[in-house]
Amino acid sequence: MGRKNRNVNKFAQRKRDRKEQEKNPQEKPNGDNRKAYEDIVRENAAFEEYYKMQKICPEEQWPVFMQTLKENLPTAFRITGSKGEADALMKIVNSDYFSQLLNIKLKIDGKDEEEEIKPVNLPWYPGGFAWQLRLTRMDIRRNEALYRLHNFLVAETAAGGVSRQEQVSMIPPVVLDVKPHHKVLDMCAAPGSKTAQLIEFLHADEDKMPTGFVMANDVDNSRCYMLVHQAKRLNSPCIVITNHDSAFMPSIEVTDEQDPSKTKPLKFDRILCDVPCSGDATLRKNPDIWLKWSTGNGNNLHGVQYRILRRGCTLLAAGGRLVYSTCSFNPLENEAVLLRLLREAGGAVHLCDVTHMLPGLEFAKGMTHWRPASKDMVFYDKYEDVPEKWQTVVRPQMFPPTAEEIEKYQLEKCIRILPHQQDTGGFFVAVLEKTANLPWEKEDAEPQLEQPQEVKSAPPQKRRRMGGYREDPFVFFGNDEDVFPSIKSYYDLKDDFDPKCLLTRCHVGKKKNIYLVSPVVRDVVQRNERNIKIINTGVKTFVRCDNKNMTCPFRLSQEGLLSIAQYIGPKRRIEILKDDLILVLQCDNPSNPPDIKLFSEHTQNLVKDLATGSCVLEYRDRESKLELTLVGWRGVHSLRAYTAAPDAVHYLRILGADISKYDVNKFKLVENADAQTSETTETDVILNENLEEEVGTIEEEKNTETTTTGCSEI
Ligand SMILES: C[S@@+](CC[C@H](N)C(=O)[O-])C[C@H]1O[C@@H](n2cnc3c(N)ncnc32)[C@H](O)[C@@H]1O
Repeated sequence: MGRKNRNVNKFAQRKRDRKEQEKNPQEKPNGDNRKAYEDIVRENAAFEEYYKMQKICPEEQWPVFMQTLKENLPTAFRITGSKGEADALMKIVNSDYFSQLLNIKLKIDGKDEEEEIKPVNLPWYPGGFAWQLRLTRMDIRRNEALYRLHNFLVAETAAGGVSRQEQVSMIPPVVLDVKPHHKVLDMCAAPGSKTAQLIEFLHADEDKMPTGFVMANDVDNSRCYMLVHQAKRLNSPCIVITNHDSAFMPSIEVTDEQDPSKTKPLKFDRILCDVPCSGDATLRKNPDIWLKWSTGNGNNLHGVQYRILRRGCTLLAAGGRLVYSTCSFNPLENEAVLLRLLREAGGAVHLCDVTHMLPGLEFAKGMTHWRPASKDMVFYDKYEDVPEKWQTVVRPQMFPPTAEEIEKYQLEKCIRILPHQQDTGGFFVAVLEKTANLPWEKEDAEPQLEQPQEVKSAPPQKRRRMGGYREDPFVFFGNDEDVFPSIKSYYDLKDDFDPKCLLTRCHVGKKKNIYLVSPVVRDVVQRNERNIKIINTGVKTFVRCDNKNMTCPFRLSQEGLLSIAQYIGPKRRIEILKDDLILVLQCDNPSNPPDIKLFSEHTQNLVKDLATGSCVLEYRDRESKLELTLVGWRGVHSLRAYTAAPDAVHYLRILGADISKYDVNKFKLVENADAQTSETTETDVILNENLEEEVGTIEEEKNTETTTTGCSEI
């Protein structure tokens, strides 16, 4: 009898499906014989009729709007990471080297001549760190001439130097205007590309730990693990991942600074409501929507979108900002949702004009008139005209504003991005500011509409079971934690480092990984662990390593290094020279690290006084302001970096070192498997496979997007 497989790992299953699919490209995983994207006829009469009627686009632009919607989406990416590293990568993208990666000419939009492909810098993205290429993901993947560009994007994505993200999806976090002290809630966060931006903005001041944090929430438990994956790339101690229906997001309790023996409800300074939507503005990326589009989708989603927005406004602090966004063209999912909220909010929230934050971005203004329709494509001007059988679907609150309301609510301040305006997907974004309590908020009390939540301040003593699944507990260090004295003494930790910000995920047994959170995150977790489903928090900072050459049983982890480095004393850190750093990074065989004798005299002298074991390697280029801080290991006769392979390639790239041995042409590998073993080392191949794997993971994330979850990345 076969074993019942209750705990199927969805990621592993998708990986197996993908491998199967590679063998049988015509077959879709799990026997799903959906049409291959290329074969889909990109037409839908109801879609055209509906949106022509709604006048979402000026009539003279309709042909180009439709034509653009039928084309595949170009690739866009952002440069991420610390300022110094981002500047170094930016130089690379601006350089001849990058033009060489794009050594291809293509015919563009019916022109006779072939044109060189140049990356287009997005003028509105802060710091100029975002780019769009006139190439689709498939162009880049399948074209041998672009294999080095593909390698660059894959390797830098894996190392966190680059995030591939659709241009329009980058807008909401920019207009949310997040600062390091903000408490931010991302209500519908998975897979997390916008969460990543929020966290980057939170860490804008690199010298200080933000006093704010990001709570990234999603209703779908398995998609929450995409957020965990995304957060892991960002190495932030200021993220909490939660799993709730955000329409009923529980109230969060935090310590009251006035009286630390008490708690008070937290109101967020910034909230992102990137709600589930019909996703019809993502047709370029998800052409299967052409096959199933109907007016019903938007009508059905209006309610949940409104409830999420309403709860978001309740959780927002007066003076705070909320961004509502969808990847749908449908006014029923966009302006109608906002109008419904504005009508009920009694003037406590208003729409803001944020066009000054998006210089150079083309867009259309929010709509002030639309006609709700039933599934049979009958359009209505007023609720009284809706036949009884449709009255539960087409609701009175869905109708457009009166002349007086147009004046009052200023829906034209919403931003609509149409695909042909800058060769992107479509998008909708609106910014709300709250100036007072909402009519349903009592002073210092929670609204009655939402689920009441029990609030207890003591951390749990036992593992708990919530919503049918089990999460490991968050066990914070106390002042008398037994492993801490050896960590403190070995790493020479400064006295102002608070061990109570360290945690493990087990109550009993040997502590394996030790995670770090910021003080505010610790407070949130400790005060709310019983009431909110926390999936993950903390950045891995120390890892058990019972090595006989080290007096402390924990080595440093690169993930948490930047957060802890400022507290580590001189005993465990050395500043090494560029060539020495390149030497350690180029070593891809951990069992054969470079001998200390190979380093410069400067580094040899420093290493001489460094006891064996885990240490911090620091590199500073005063001219370019590039600063790198890496986990190192001082062996008895050697020195090496404790860096994952993709990170090593990233550091070598920004140091200007030779990385050609990692730039493997996968087409040649496939063509001639025998030849590749003689031309490249085994490690190179493994590295490349790992990088492909990373893309696989990201694509898996993309593939799990459904039309009702709208926009996704990559
Ligand atoms: C448009 S996607 C969000 C994309 C995400 N913001 C990003 O940029 O990567 C919508 C997400 O909302 C989640 N969702 C749907 N209904 C929800 C609800 N009631 N509460 C919280 N999340 C919800 C879906 O699981 C999905 O991950």
